[in-house]
Amino acid sequence: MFGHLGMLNGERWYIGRMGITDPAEKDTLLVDWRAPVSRPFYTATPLQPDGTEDRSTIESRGWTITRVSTETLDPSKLPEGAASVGVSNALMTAVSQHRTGRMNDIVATIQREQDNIIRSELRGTLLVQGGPGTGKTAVALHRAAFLLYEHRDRLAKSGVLIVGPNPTFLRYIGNVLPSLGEDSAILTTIGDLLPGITATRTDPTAAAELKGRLELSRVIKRAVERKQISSNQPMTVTLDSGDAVTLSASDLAELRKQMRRLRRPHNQARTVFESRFRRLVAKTALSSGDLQGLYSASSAEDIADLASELAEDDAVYAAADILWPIISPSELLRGLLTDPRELTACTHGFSRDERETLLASYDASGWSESDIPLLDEAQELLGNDPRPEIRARARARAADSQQLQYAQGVLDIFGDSTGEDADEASSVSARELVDRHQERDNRTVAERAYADEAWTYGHIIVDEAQELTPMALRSLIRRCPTQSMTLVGDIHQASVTLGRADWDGIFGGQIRRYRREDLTVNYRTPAEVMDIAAGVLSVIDPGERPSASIRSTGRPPTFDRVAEDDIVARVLAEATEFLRDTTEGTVAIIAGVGTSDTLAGQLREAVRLLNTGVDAGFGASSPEAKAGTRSAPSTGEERLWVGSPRDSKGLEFDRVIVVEPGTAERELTLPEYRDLYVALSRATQDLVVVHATPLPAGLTPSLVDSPLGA
Ligand SMILES: Nc1ncnc2c1ncn2[C@@H]1O[C@H](COP(=O)(O)OP(=O)(O)OP(=O)(O)O)[C@@H](O)[C@H]1O
Repeated sequence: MFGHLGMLNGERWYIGRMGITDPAEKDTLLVDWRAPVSRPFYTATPLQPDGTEDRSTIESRGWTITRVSTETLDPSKLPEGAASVGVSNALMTAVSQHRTGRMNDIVATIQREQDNIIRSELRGTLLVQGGPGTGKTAVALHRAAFLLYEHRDRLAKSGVLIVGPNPTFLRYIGNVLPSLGEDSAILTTIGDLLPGITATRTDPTAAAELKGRLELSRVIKRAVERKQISSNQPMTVTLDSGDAVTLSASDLAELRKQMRRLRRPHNQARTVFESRFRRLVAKTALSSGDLQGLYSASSAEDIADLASELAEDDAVYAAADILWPIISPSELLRGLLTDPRELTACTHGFSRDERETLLASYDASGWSESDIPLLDEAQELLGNDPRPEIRARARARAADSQQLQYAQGVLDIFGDSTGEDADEASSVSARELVDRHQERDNRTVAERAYADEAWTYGHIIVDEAQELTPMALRSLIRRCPTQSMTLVGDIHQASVTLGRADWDGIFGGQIRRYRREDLTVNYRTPAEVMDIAAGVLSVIDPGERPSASIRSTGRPPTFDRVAEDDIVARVLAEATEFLRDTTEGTVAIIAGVGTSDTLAGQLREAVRLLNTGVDAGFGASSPEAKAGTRSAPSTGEERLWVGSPRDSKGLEFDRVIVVEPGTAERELTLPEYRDLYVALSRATQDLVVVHATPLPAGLTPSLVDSPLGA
């Protein structure tokens, strides 16, 4: 329980994460936060009290209540001029807490603008744009919980898919829905969307952007078509009998036309192709006179007989494999990205540079995140190889008939022993007996949906939606054709888009209609830090102001310029200082664009050691550190994190140390500026910038704005 509502009509409601009803009295003891009755807890103000008299927020730690804050909402009981709502104690406590590496729910302190989004209707696409820390992730997860409550029947069957930018992020948010009593949503990344394939790397921005364009769907389509009787030449098939049958180019072209008219996925059309192809071979062989001794060329029956005999002919099978090969999405894409001739044939209108970018992006070690929507497109056009399923069905039929015989045998024996008086009601047929023992599919909706690439969800929620490319969005719409989706993101944090990022560019005209909501208050980053981030934002989008911070710390960010050789020591000193002075809270070291591979490696190794409890004394300033003593004891939950700005997307830490944000060689690109904006805005308390090379334009220490409401 975290809330209480006193209503003007005398009703009293206690509000909790889940509802509880007294079964004896049928009384509601605790109202679920998602129930309509709870709504004024989040939305009522003295100007719009919605029938409420007062609202109390109950804060607790474990089983102990630490504070109860009550607000009067009845305007007649307020002193004159006191009708505006300030920032509540509970909200301030929540946003000022140390971070643990796991996101918490915000169910006790959801704000009015957030509540409107959470409870927005299920239908259609909702876009939520908001700057860093405005609660987009929190809102998206609470919306999932709300929709699963409000539309339980519908969504319990079809499932809700939540898409995040990377596995670290999914771990970070993984506790929120279970803490709200919901564990049926499916969390994934675009890189994990296809069963059986996991993306293991990211492409450079130019390749990722190119592969994300919608034109790629036409490229994949063309690549599939080129696997369907691609040659315009006649073909000679030498049958196992030794007879040579020559199929004309026009007959083959006609067969291709007929096959395409079927509009079936390529692989699934293979069995139809085989039977039509055998018929064509039989017809051609008979009309050419080669096999006329045995059959008549004009008899449809003879053609059918010969065609079915050819089912056993290896040469016919081999020819079918050339003309209509079964091909997997991976084989198709690998062929496209490694064969310059194939790529050229499929990419009309692409420049030579673009083709080279695509060819250079192939890496045999594994698929990239931006390959996944292309593989998904290929999967859609190719379909699965039907043959294993056909064989499995035949096996299942055979097994079923065996079981049926066995069941009949059992019934016969029991039928004899129970005699003629056997109880009618308890008698079963052999069919029922088999069905009862048949394996049931006991998987949850989540498990079934995850294993099935053709599953369609009741709702899809995408966090960090600015990272979607049009092709990735296409893959998601395929999984939710009704377009019942919630997309949350910040266009100024987009990594992939090369030019100016905007939502319509990301949607690529694929979203039929969408409604948009904006979040405007930053609950994470103190005003002092956002003031620094504002300079970077003005480079990304001149004239744009960052979201208003709800609090300030009075501690402006620190800029440490040091010699190149001293960077590691300085960074670790800043990190270990925080870890030693506190027992809770997290620190992130974010390696900026100017961080060399060697420096990044040293930082990663130092963090690994520190997280296992060893302070290797990498120049940390305290005497204990220099002596190599143990740092803060390891709690299992790691307090120190290292990664790139992109890895840090969506995460937050008490102290953020940004290393080498600029490079001496050149100006930052626009995507690099957006990544820097992400890195700077991860801090909930302090920001430290450690650098040897000059800072990029826009990143300068500056005056602090006053926080919202201060
Ligand atoms: N109403 C609220 N009450 C308490 N905490 C909140 C509230 N709204 C947001 N927060 C907290 O603010 C922080 C930032 O929220 P969140 O990560 O959802 O922001 P975001 O908009 O997704 O940020 P970004 O775009 O930078 O990733 C989180 O710690 C979240 O719990």
